[in-house]
Amino acid sequence: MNESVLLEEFKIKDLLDKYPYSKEFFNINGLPIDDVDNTVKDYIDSLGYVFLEDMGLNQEDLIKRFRSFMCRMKAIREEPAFNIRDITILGGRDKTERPEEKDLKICIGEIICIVGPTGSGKSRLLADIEWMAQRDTPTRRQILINGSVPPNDWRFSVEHKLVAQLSQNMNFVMDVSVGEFIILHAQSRLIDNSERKAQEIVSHANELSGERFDINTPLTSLSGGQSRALMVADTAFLSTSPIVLIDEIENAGINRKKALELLIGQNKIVLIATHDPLLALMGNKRIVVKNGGIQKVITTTSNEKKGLLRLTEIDNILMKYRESLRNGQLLEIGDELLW
Ligand SMILES: Nc1ncnc2c1ncn2[C@@H]1O[C@H](COP(=O)(O)OP(=O)(O)OP(=O)(O)O)[C@@H](O)[C@H]1O
Repeated sequence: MNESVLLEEFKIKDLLDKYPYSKEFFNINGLPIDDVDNTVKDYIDSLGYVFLEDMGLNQEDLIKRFRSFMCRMKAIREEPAFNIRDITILGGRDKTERPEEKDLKICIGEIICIVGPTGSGKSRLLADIEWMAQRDTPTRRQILINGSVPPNDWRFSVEHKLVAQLSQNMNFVMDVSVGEFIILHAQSRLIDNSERKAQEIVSHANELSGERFDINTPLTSLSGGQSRALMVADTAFLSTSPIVLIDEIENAGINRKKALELLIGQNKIVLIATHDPLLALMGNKRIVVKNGGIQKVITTTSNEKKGLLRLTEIDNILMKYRESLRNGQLLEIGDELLW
């Protein structure tokens, strides 16, 4: 960043205007901004000796820190997008060393369900994908990204985190509001307009959960379902991980169909471990795992897709009754159940 040589000469208000993320420099270092008409350099020069000594710095060090912060931020913003079109799972071996017969390619936008008995290797399969296994895990599978072996440093890079996980039990322990939490996340992703993003995410989350909450709701007072809804919306709109892994969303008490639609709409690969026929049939394919190996891959048939329509109708009826129950109403048993 050649410009960084001069950045400290910027008035703080111009700096914040041009590089909104620069606000983080002041926040992280506990530097209150009183006069935005000051230049950064004048501001730093005006800091008292004792104040700087507490930070173990002098003015010159702080300017250096400022420059290096701005350089790093610019570099992160300019990093090429983590552009994944597809992943390929090259077969390994099951627990009895039998080779897996099929390689499997999964494209962006696909929903893949993973089914199989307890202990059959569902988590192992997901872990292989998450860590981009290169024949170096117990299954000896290999994962290709866009048809090629991924660069080695991707496997351990935070920015290139392949998988965002939505686990079954989510409890927040941070003492902040919903809005503050999303804004923190948005700022860590260097997204401008983080306040607007927070509003957008809360509004999507409210479409998934029953009782509404807003950006001022304390994070710790969200119910399990509300937390899950918030994490789905946050993952859909803020996470850069191209693969989302969902563990049994059917138990979350949220509108699971809408939740999936939200995630798919963001051009991600969604892998979902489920026992729910409705979700399983929403997937394009389901991977059947047995004895540590991929036993088969079933492409959802047109007959199953037709069945999905009827299943969705039945599910809507159940949802309607569930809403009535939640709202303390009598269940108006309609004709649809009286046959
Ligand atoms: N191909 C394999 N070769 C050797 N070990 C394997 C293989 N696949 C899975 N395992 C091991 O088997 C154990 C059970 O697998 P895993 O935890 O993935 O099962 P799961 O289907 O997720 O079970 P659950 O439904 O109970 O969560 C793990 O220790 C895993 O590392």
